[in-house]
Amino acid sequence: MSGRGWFITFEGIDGAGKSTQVDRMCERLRESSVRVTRTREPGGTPIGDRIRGLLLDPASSMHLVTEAYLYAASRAEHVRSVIRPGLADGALVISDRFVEASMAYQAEGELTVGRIAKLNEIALDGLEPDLTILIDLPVVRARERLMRTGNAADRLERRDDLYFERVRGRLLQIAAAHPNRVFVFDGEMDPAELHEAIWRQVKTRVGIIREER
Ligand SMILES: Nc1ncnc2c1ncn2[C@@H]1O[C@H](COP(=O)(O)OP(=O)(O)OP(=O)(O)O)[C@@H](O)[C@H]1O
Ligand SMILES: Cc1cn([C@H]2C[C@H](O)[C@@H](COP(=O)(O)O)O2)c(=O)[nH]c1=O
Repeated sequence: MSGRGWFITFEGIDGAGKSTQVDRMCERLRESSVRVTRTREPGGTPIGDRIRGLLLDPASSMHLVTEAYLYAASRAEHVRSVIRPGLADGALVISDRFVEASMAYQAEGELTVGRIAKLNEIALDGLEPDLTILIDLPVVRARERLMRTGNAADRLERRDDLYFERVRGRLLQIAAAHPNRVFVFDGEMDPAELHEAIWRQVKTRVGIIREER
């Protein structure tokens, strides 16, 4: 369990609709006078943003192991300089992606999910989200959405559909392994309806955590 605040993460393949839902959730919470710290991975800190630049630049060429360590390095800084201080201050910290993204995206080839978990142990320093919202969407639908934005694809988004099918599958496996913490939502829902469904889950979970503390 985190400090006095709550730590909520959003996960999903690229284009699933995470940022849209993080925006709505932060707005709703602020309207309800909840103090919110919004952040993201990779990034969320000055050094993390520089690492993000390296990771997403299509011109960067690196080994998968190097990539896994760079995500973990960004996370190490993020946990210590943003998330833990925010939680200690009683804020509700919302991160657009966290360690489950590494378990899903970096667990390829010699890097098993177990090895990615081990590699992230020191970065995480025992921190686990109180609640993870997984927005699930078929790869083809997510691709269509990203194409419609007209933005150039970053280094990760240039990977093929088979890679994203594996990432999606691993995210769903993570959810199945943590049924009390990770909740799956249908990314094909209308954004407003999806927000209402996630909002209900956040209220329930925060209520349960309050009783447990
Ligand atoms: N529920 C939805 N239905 C239809 N379109 C959506 C929905 N949610 C988001 N979109 C649109 O899909 C695109 C991608 O959404 P968004 O940026 O929220 O996804 P994301 O998961 O954060 O993507 P990335 O991982 O690449 O940052 C945007 O153009 C957004 O307006
Ligand atoms: C935290 C994290 C992220 N990724 C990937 C997932 C996305 O392709 C990019 C981040 O871009 P976004 O626009 O912020 O979604 O990075 C990853 O592979 N591993 C991770 O741990």
